[in-house]
Amino acid sequence: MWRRVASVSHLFSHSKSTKFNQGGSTFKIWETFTSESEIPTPSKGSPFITFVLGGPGSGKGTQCAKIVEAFGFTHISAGDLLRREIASGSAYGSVILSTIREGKIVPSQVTVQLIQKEMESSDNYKFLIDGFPRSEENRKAFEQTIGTEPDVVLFFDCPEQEMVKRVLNRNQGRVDDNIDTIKKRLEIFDELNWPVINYYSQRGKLHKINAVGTVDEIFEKVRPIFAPLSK
Ligand SMILES: Nc1ncnc2c1ncn2[C@@H]1O[C@H](COP(=O)(O)OP(=O)(O)OP(=O)(O)O)[C@@H](O)[C@H]1O
Ligand SMILES: O=c1ccn([C@@H]2O[C@H](COP(=O)(O)O)[C@@H](O)[C@H]2O)c(=O)[nH]1
Ligand SMILES: [Mg+2]
Repeated sequence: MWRRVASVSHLFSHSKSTKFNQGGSTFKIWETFTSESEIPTPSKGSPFITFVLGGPGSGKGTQCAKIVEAFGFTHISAGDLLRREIASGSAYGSVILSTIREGKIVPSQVTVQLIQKEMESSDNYKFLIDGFPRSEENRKAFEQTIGTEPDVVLFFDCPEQEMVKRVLNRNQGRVDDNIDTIKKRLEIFDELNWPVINYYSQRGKLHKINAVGTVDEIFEKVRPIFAPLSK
């Protein structure tokens, strides 16, 4: 198991906060403006973990592919791991499939175990964990099992209308890419993901990225966050 060697909470000093209301509660999101000097140097002895958050269709997977190419991260999509589990005919397969169809969240124990296995079987130490944690329960289960917090949290902020349009046009044969499941996924995202986003914002780890624009335009907002990391 890896051990944390350095805190990165000092890395996000150039930031401004925005207040907004969600589900009757007031949240404060930190918008960070990182420069090269603010990025930690990852150590091969300890994992450098980035959580990639955002609603369905906000472009997490698309941007992860660009980050992998530019900065040599290993991309771990929690959704892909669950879909792989279904395809493998595992004992959990049918319950995972019905959970995904309903747009709900698979028990943390299952997802964290899959992520842990993937991390431990990798030679890399730089990880993008995409689409996880989706709830406070997910977050706590990860931190307890893996024994560490993420170094960086990206949040792709995208209007609902745009997310729905993208998902309906995705055309990858996903069982959850239909209007009924998308509505449920958006509801679950609103209810359970905002507390996670708020938590990491308060920890000074959140980078909120406006996810409207072309893929390349959005990546140009992501690039400076990782620029000091070598590939
Ligand atoms: N900036 C963009 N502009 C237009 N379309 C985009 C953009 N980024 C991604 N897309 C397209 O939108 C769809 C959803 O993108 P992607 O799969 O990356 O989202 P996601 O956040 O991973 O979604 P999910 O949570 O459902 O897995 C894909 O078809 C992708 O090609
Ligand atoms: O941590 C996770 C990640 C995903 N799920 C379930 O999978 C689908 C699809 O996830 P994507 O990130 O969009 O690929 C999601 O709606 C959940 O049902 C999960 O339960 N836990
Ligand atoms: Mg995805």
